[in-house]
Amino acid sequence: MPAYLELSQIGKTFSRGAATTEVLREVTLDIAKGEYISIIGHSGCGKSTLLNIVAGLTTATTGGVILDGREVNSPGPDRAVVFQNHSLLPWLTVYDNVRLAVDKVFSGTRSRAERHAWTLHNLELVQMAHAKDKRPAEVSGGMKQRVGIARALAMEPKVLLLDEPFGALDALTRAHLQDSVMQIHATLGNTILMITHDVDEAVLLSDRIVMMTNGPSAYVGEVLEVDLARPRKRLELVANPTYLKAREAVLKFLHERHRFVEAA
Ligand SMILES: Nc1ncnc2c1ncn2[C@@H]1O[C@H](COP(=O)(O)OP(=O)(O)OP(=O)(O)O)[C@@H](O)[C@H]1O
Repeated sequence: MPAYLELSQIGKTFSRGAATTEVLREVTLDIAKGEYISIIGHSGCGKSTLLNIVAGLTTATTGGVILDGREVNSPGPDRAVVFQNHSLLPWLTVYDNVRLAVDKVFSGTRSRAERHAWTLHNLELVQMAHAKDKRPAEVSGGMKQRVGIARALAMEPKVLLLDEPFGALDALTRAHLQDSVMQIHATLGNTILMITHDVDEAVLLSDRIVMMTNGPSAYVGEVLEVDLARPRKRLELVANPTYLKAREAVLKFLHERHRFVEAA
C-alpha cells in the first residue's frame, strides 16, 4: 500500500547551553491510509516527541514528515491531537468545546446550521450528546476524553494523533473508550497514530505495533503486524492464539530485548 503518512529518517536533538541530548535517531515509518498504528516503548524514549513532530508542534532536527504528499512544518487541522489529559476549555460547555473547533475549520465552507448539526453528530459518535450543555468539570474523566475525541474527529483530520488517550482512566472506562474508538475507526476508516504504554491495548486496537528502542537515540526496533480480523471483541481474544502470540512478542521486546533500566 502506498504511504499516506511518511515519517522519514526523523532525528531530534534537544540542546540546552552546551548540553545536547539526541532523543530520536532516524525514525522511519510509512503509514497507509486507514491504518491504526500504535507506538509503544519505555518511558522517556521519545514517543511524545515523535507525535509532536507529526503534529507540527515540535520540529525535527533531521528528516521530516509528509502527509498526503505535503511536508508537515506546522500544526494544522489535518492532524488533530488528543492528549492524555483532556485539554477542554473549562468555561465552555461540552457542545461549545466541539463547536469552537468546528467553527475554526469550517466557518468559511459550511453554514451555521450545518456546523451545528456536525457538532451534534460528532458528540453522538462518542455518545456524549446527552451531556452537551454540561461544563467539563461536571462530567467524568472518561467523558472528557470522549469530548476530546469528538472535537478531534469533528475537524475531519487526515490523521488522528492520540497521545495515551486512555492513560488516565480506570480499567472499565478505558475498555469502553477503546471499544468506541474501534467502532469509530471501523465506521470512518480514520488513519490513527496512537502512543500507548499498554501492551493489550496496542494489540487490541492496532493493525501494526511500532516498538521503539530505549532512548537516548531511540529508533524503531521492530514493527509487529497484528493479524487479527475486525471487528475485534476483547472477550473472544483472551484465548486467541494470534492475540497471545502478538502480546508475547511485544512483551519480549520490551522486557527482554529492550529492558528499561532506570537512570541513576
Ligand atoms: N523540550 C524539551 N527539552 C529538552 N528535553 C526534552 C524536551 N522534551 C522532551 N525532552 C526529553 O526527551 C526525552 C523523550 O521525551 P518524551 O516525552 O518524548 O518521551 P516519551 O517516550 O513520550 O515518555 P513517556 O512515555 O514517559 O511519556 C526525555 O528524556 C525528555 O526529557
